[in-house]
Amino acid sequence: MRQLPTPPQARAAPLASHLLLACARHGIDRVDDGMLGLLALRRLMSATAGRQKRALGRPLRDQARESQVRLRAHRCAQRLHVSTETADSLASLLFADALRQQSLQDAHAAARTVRSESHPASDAAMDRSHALLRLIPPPARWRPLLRLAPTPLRDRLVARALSQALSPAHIGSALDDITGRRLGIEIADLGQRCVLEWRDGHLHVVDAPAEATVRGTATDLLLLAARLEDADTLFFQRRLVLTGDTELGLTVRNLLDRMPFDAMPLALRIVLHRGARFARAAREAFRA
Ligand SMILES: O=C(O)C(=O)C[C@]1(C(=O)O)C=C[C@@H](O)C=C1
Repeated sequence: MRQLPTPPQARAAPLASHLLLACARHGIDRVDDGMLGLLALRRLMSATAGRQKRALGRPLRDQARESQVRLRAHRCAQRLHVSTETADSLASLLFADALRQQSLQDAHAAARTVRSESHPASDAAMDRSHALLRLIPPPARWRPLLRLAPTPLRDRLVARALSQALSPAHIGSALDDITGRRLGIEIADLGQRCVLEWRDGHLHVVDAPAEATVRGTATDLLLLAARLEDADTLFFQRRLVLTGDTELGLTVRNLLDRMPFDAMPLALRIVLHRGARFARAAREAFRA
């Protein structure tokens, strides 16, 4: 069969289609990330529901509640023009996931009961906190939710926390040597980054390229800020990575090292310490 010549608009169409397909897929990926973030939140809540049902002596499966959830899902699906069968399948998937998670909790609780007969009470308490910590999703899973937070709000919060921690009243003129220099902080697992500049005796979050950047996970950066890990160990173990102007990075590290931790307000030190220890315990429990 002889091929007909391709009209010009048909030749232009594939490029537009390729672009639109790529854009649509990019959007789909973002939405999928968001849905998984929401699933992680739902699991936290269904874990609580599971524990309370156990405490009340109720069975894990609650068909009356499932019917209510399905009904709500149907109504919501109709409003959003999503097929009710799809909403129904999604509900079944969510119940199955919640029940699987709750049965696992049950199995752990049973194992603890057996062990507590031969172990001291402190072991049981440790097991319990370990199991709870395991339910906390690691920072990377919070990433899609954090992306929903507007950047100006995040920058304002970062700037306020840092100016509390590093106000001239507490640190004197220690950072004056790096006035006007820009240091980037990248929290790899949360997908967050910001550029800081020391100016007029305060730290500012600026919208400009960084001269040097320190990259690490949320937990490691928190451990560093709380002085529960030192920068040398973290750099040596490649848990912190410095890029760009290494000299600036090392100057900042030395300045922060020399700054006494108790120069920070007490409340902030307590929050940092507790937060860092909690994040480290959650990371260890999750890896175990
Ligand atoms: O509400 C509860 O009791 C839950 O455990 C949550 C949930 C759900 O995923 O929505 C899970 C299992 C039950 O059968 C009913 C509902």
